[in-house]
Amino acid sequence: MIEFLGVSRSYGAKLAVDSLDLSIGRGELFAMLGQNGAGKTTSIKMMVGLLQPGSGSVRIGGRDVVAETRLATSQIGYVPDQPFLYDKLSGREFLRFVAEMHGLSPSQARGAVARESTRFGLDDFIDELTESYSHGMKQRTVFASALLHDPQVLVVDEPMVGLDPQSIRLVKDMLRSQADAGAGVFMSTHTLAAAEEIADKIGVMKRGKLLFVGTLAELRAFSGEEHATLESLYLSLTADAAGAEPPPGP
Ligand SMILES: Nc1ncnc2c1ncn2[C@@H]1O[C@H](COP(=O)(O)OP(=O)(O)OP(=O)(O)O)[C@@H](O)[C@H]1O
Repeated sequence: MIEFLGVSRSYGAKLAVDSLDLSIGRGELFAMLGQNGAGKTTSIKMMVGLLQPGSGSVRIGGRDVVAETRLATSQIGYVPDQPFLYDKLSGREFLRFVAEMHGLSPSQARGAVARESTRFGLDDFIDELTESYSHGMKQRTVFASALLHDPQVLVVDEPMVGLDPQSIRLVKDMLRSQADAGAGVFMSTHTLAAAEEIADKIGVMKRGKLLFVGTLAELRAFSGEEHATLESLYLSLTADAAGAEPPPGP
């Protein structure tokens, strides 16, 4: 469903993603881990068509995101790390707007909004202006908006940040059920316990490079630590004396 083929991307002289090869299939929940600045969000932005690769290509359902942007990205539901809503719309108005942008008819849009509102527990506040929502209420509304068109691929950047335990449970169950229903799910996260609990496959990035990709069992075998937690495996894989960024040059 999602393929990165030799993808690199720089910002000026800074190489943010370096020769990324990665494939996520139908029904697979993939968690990308990595320190701050590792290149996770840059990879996501190339997947959803917000940034172009400097070299290589990203394909969604076999469609190239640059050459066939509309066909590729219409298959995606995207939840960015900073939820964005229009303050002066109610949750329902915002969701209807997004549904119609995806080409749903007014009656399909009404049905999809009702379905996702119930799923994400929005019914009590969906007719209030979104400017009055808490962070968690906004995040749940954005999740609902990403699923209105029943996407084949779900891309979520840091989905658990700032959510209460009930909402975290809801989001984890939703990500798992999307994958179980056949979607390809890409999640970037620092929440290692959530990745350990729900992901089928884990990737670890560092300074733009994918250091490892595979199941938790494969990561344990790779590291030679049969009973280790994901946290200890991750910390030893990404450890270096200098921390996340190399020291500045002379
Ligand atoms: N718009 C930009 N302009 C210049 N450099 C950028 C820009 N966006 C990201 N970078 C740099 O690219 C590298 C990768 O950043 P990216 O946001 O992809 O990392 P990340 O893994 O998502 O980090 P975090 O976990 O902190 O969200 C970092 O060194 C960052 O400073």
